[in-house]
Amino acid sequence: MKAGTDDHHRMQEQLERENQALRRQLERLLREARSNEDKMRRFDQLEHRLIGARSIVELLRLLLAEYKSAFGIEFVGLALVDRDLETARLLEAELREDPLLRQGLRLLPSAAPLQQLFGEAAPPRPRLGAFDAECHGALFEGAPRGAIASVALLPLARHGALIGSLHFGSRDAARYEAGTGTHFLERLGGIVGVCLESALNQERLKLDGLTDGLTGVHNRRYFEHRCQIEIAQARRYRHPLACMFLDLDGFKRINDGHGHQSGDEVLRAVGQAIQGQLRAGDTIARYGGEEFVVLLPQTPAQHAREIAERIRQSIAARPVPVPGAQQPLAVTISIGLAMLSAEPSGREAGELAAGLVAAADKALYRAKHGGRNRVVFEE
Ligand SMILES: Nc1nc2c(ncn2[C@@H]2O[C@H](COP(=O)(O)OP(=O)(O)OP(=O)(O)O)[C@@H](O)[C@H]2O)c(=O)[nH]1
Repeated sequence: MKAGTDDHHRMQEQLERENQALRRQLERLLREARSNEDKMRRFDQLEHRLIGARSIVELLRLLLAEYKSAFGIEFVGLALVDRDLETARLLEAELREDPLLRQGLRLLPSAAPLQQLFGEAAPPRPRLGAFDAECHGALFEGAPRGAIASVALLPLARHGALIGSLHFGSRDAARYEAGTGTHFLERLGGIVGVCLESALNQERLKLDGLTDGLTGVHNRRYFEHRCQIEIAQARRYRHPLACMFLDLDGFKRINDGHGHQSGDEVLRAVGQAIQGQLRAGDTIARYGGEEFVVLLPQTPAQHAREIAERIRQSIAARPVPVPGAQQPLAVTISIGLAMLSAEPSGREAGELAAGLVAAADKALYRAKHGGRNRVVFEE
């Protein structure tokens, strides 16, 4: 009888232990389900914001900053294939001014480095595993040495071709282990690829509306927008800002003597020649007819004068070949130069922009009246 009671007790204890283990397992599964549900909810929210991003810059910021905080990832980087430097041009100002983009975004001249990362598999699959300084170091610029233990690399592809890759780095070696499920990451890669392509297309369309069809430099509308931004920056950081107004000399004679097509050829050549003397952060635009305008941020008066003189000389030294003319045509240009006043003023950027252009235009008028082919500085 005693033996039967003992057996019964043992069985009860055994069942109790199994029950506790099952309860712990159930609780763990519930926690995991809740955490997955929570992760899915945050992912859904971010996905909606990615799809709703109104510009490429907003999209890049979402990827490089918000993704990080929403999912507690320490390091995020993005590489984009930019064969003809078009993206570099679209994002020129942002790459210069926004440290987040400068550090987190790499533009690649070809897809070759990505093919090395992802191999030949079609479609390319995400790569998860331990951080390898030799392969992955360049993907996480700015990450302190030894900070990253594991990485997830997501290929971004459109129509079967690699257009970029998104990189996540974690201090936790177990976060991205080779062989773990990548369903979630593959879905993210698909969405990001589509969003990036569409945002870049939008940006191209916008730029088309801001580019002068004849010369390929920006148009007046872009200049007016850019001028206000540069003025606000110059005033905030107390940087000097120079503005140049440039006008071809005797252009009517070229048109009348050699035809409108030759005139167009000259305008194109002059636009290129001016552009050739500028830095990446400078702005050149065709203001109208045979007038160009240039903004030189962070450029003191003496340096601006040297640049203007260099432009004038380079145009005078390089006659332009035009169809039908036996000799290339000698062309000269007059330049008016003005600086944004360093004095504090209560005026708005729009008003200051109009004043700056008017001052450069006044200097140009004096250059024309002084005999043309010269630079005049509006003091
Ligand atoms: N080919 C061509 N000519 C243009 C274009 N836009 C304006 N023009 C011409 O540019 C000429 C400008 O002439 P003016 O304003 O008299 O100036 P200019 O002959 O350059 O003389 P100065 O500026 O005083 O040295 C006009 O003949 C316009 O028809 C264009 O897009 N293409």
